[in-house]
Amino acid sequence: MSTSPRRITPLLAPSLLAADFANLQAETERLAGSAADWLHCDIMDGRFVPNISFGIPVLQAIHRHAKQPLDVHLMIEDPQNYLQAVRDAGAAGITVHYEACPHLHRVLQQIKKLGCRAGVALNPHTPAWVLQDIAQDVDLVCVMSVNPGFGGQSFIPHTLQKVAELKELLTDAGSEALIEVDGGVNEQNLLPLVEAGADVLVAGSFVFSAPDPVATLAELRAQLNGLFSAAN
Ligand SMILES: O=C(CO)[C@@H](O)[C@H](O)COP(=O)(O)O
Repeated sequence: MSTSPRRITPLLAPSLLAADFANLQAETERLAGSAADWLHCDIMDGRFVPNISFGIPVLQAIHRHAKQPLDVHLMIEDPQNYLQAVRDAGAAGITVHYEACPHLHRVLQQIKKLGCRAGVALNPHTPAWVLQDIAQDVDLVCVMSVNPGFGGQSFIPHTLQKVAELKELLTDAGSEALIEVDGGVNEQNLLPLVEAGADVLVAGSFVFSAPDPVATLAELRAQLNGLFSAAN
């Protein structure tokens, strides 16, 4: 088993899926000075996942008020048809699903050509090893720690092991891809996930259902800083 030093302080990416959709400008603006590094935006089509969230016009609107880069997670079929529009709406990173892309290599190249960080997401039942032959071509792997489609679900414990396996696979392949964990992330599982290899933590309901989301993000950041400074 290979090990590699942690490359970055882990990033926090609150998921706007759990924000108040009737007040997205205010929700986005109040995160401006917060500990959020990226804003995670979930686009769902009601086909790849059994839910519909929002699409390109809402993404554009979020982008107009956002101070942080938009990390866009496409839970849609045929994502290749929407990459240009998603980039033009303000995405800094675009993540597509492994399960939705029979031509994943091509799609990742298309995302990079648009100047975006190219990510691939794995559903909970999809093993890490499927990325063996594409590890060099991906900038980020999003490990779904809930079944995609809904916020507020419980973290699937097996994900922790998958993050560790993925970390080993990427390290062995010489890949610099970030590992993102998405779903059910909270103050209990944050540090174990980082210790297993997570670089980006997406948290929706834990942040937005808190009385003060900005303070909650600051608490998560303090936890991460504590772990990181203890390790260095
Ligand atoms: O992609 C998804 C759900 O499909 C996630 O981004 C969730 O929105 C995370 O929310 P919580 O599980 O933290 O509520």
